Amino acid sequence: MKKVGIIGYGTIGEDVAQAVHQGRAGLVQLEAILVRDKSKYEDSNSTEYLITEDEDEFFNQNLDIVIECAGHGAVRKYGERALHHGADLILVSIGAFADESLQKLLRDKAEQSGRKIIVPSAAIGGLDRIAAGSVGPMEEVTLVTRKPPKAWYGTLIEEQVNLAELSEPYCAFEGVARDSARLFPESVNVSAALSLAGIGFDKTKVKVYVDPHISHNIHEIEARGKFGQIKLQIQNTPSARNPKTGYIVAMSVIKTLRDMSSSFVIGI
Ligand SMILES: NC(=O)C1=CN([C@@H]2O[C@H](COP(=O)(O)OP(=O)(O)OC[C@H]3O[C@@H](n4cnc5c(N)ncnc54)[C@H](OP(=O)(O)O)[C@@H]3O)[C@@H](O)[C@H]2O)C=CC1
Ligand SMILES: O=C([O-])CC(=O)C(=O)O
Repeated sequence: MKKVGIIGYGTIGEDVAQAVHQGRAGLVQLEAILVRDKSKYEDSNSTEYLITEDEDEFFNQNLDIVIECAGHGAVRKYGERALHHGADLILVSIGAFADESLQKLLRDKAEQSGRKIIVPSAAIGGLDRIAAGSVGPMEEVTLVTRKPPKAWYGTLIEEQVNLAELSEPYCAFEGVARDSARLFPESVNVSAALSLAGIGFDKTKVKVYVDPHISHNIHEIEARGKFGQIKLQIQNTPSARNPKTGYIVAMSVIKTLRDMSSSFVIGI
């Protein structure tokens, strides 16, 4: 059994922790969850695994896999340490890799320590095809992300527009993924995953909309290259706990964990 540690016990972290604890994530065992404020989780059934605010205690558990479900700051703060302690590192807040120096630091560290950084598809799809297509020349990759107004509270869009009174779709961003990943650290990590699979942060074109007419988080991907073309629309059901995040994100991490301990892997 591989020992798993989770950083962040929010929307994604809790769903992943439950699946691991209940044996729904393959041959892995939940050892520890690193949180910022342990008092929030005093009611949790934590007798079989550790919930700690103490990063030394967390990293001393001999973890085989560390899953980051906590945001860009946590990738910066703990990514190197997870790899240093000999764990493979699953990142959901992959938008942090728009910072090239952080990306290089962690990729070099993974190389030196013989561990892997693994980026699940998370909220997006088609990364298998985009990554395969980018082996040959890839001409263009675009992403259009649309979410309902409730998904944009707490982001910079709240300062641009009155979300409560919006009656038509509003284009809040048009540019490249390097900027969308940085400007929307909790909401457009998908643009980073797409960039890393395809033609990079500075060539991947992104538009971001607030759309009062939709109830799902919608991502539309188009790519063209020697491989052919892809046009893909993804509609994620927003989680009840955090409308920025779809349920599929935790499901994708669970699928990744299953792959890591299975002799049969499909869809990578
Ligand atoms: N790749 C993708 O497609 C997607 C990526 N994401 C990424 O995943 C992140 C988490 O999403 P989600 O679970 O919905 O967010 P939530 O806000 O529901 O949960 C985040 C949790 O992380 C905790 N946290 C934050 N910083 C730290 C830290 N330094 N150490 C320990 N815990 C920490 C928070 O704790 P506290 O309660 O103390 O604030 C909170 O409990 C997002 O910020 C986003 O970057 C999300 C969706 C899709
Ligand atoms: O990419 C993200 O950070 C979140 C997202 O779009 C989603 O859950 O649909």
